[in-house]
Amino acid sequence: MKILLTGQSGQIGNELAQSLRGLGEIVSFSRQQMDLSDLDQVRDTIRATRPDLIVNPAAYTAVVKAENEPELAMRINGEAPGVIAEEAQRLGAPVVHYSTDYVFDGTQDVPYDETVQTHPINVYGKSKCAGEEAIARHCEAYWILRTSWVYSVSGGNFLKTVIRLAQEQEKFTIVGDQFGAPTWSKTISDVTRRLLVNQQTTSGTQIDLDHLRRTSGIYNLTAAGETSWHGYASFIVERLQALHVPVKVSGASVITPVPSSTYPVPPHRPPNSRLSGAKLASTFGVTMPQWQTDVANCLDEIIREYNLADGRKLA
Ligand SMILES: NC(=O)C1=CN([C@@H]2O[C@H](COP(=O)(O)OP(=O)(O)OC[C@H]3O[C@@H](n4cnc5c(N)ncnc54)[C@H](OP(=O)(O)O)[C@@H]3O)[C@@H](O)[C@H]2O)C=CC1
Ligand SMILES: Cc1cn([C@H]2C[C@H](O)[C@@H](COP(=O)(O)OP(=O)(O)O[C@H]3O[C@@H](C)C(=O)[C@@H](O)[C@H]3O)O2)c(=O)[nH]c1=O
Ligand SMILES: [Mg+2]
Repeated sequence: MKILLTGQSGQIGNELAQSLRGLGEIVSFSRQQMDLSDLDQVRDTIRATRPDLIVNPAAYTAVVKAENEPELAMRINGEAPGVIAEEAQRLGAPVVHYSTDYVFDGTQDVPYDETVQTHPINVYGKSKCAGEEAIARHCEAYWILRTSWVYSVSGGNFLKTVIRLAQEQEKFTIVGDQFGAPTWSKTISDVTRRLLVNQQTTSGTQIDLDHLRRTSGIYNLTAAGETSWHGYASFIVERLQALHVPVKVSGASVITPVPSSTYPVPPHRPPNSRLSGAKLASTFGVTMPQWQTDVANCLDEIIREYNLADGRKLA
């Protein structure tokens, strides 16, 4: 089983490289080796590699920057997945692709399930939406796994930004009117492995491609529960304080919730980013952990990894 993996330096790709170990020969391509903005290179690399399965967590994820580079974001997130899907189809290889809550406008009151029509409101969301459509159009066997608010020990993310703010400032404000579920890249990759081996536990070591073919489609894959960015930031600061990690903020109440309309940086983001986990549970029997459980566990790892309890600053 040859698995072509993209984006290994990213939050999800980095964890996938570990989670997928033992399931086959992992052929990992960095941006330098297979640049998703170079569609010919993508095609040639897949043809030369002839994988049995393609796992594609690589993407243009800089939401703010994307507003000024719409063509590049569209090529990487919208067009490259189409080329990947075309080549996968030629080889008979299924595709595992990752997508986002930002394919929606977030105006719906309840969590989004996989049947709701997409309606992105920013460049990143539009490009990811195009990628979803390209995958579904060009290959028969795929999982598009939609996740949200991803964080990890490595890589840049909101969790680590909040730790830095807590270490450097006595008080700060965080947007309080956007709701979703922070999701740990480690959980995303562990669940991906579980789905691939078609077992409720992670003990299997054989990928079941026919199972993937039978269950081809879009699945939401986010932590259980919901919060706002402000609720998420407050939880992080409370944990840091409870664990006696030195911080400048003196209490969670010093983080003030503010409306997104006051946040100075475009673009608009969806107010409701909540994705229903019902289809994932009913199809695969997978129940996702509560977001608080995973954030607490990841925070423990970050504190250890960066010696934050000793008063070190997060680099
Ligand atoms: N981060 C989040 O909050 C969320 C992410 N997602 C989706 O999950 C997936 C993984 O996200 P995440 O791990 O957080 O992303 P990261 O930003 O952490 O990693 C992105 C990866 O893509 C690679 N990459 C970027 N541009 C190119 C390119 N032109 N050619 C090849 N590789 C490239 C990066 O390589 P390099 O290191 O060289 O830049 C990096 O390995 C993406 O599809 C994203 O849209 C979904 C919901 C939320
Ligand atoms: C850093 C920061 C953010 N915010 C707000 C802005 C925004 O509404 C929210 C989150 O900020 P971020 O910059 O992390 O948001 P953003 O980069 O838009 O996060 C998104 O990334 C892409 C890749 C996804 O797919 C989404 O699921 C989501 O995780 O918090 C503050 O209020 N204060 C701050 O200091
Ligand atoms: Mg961001």
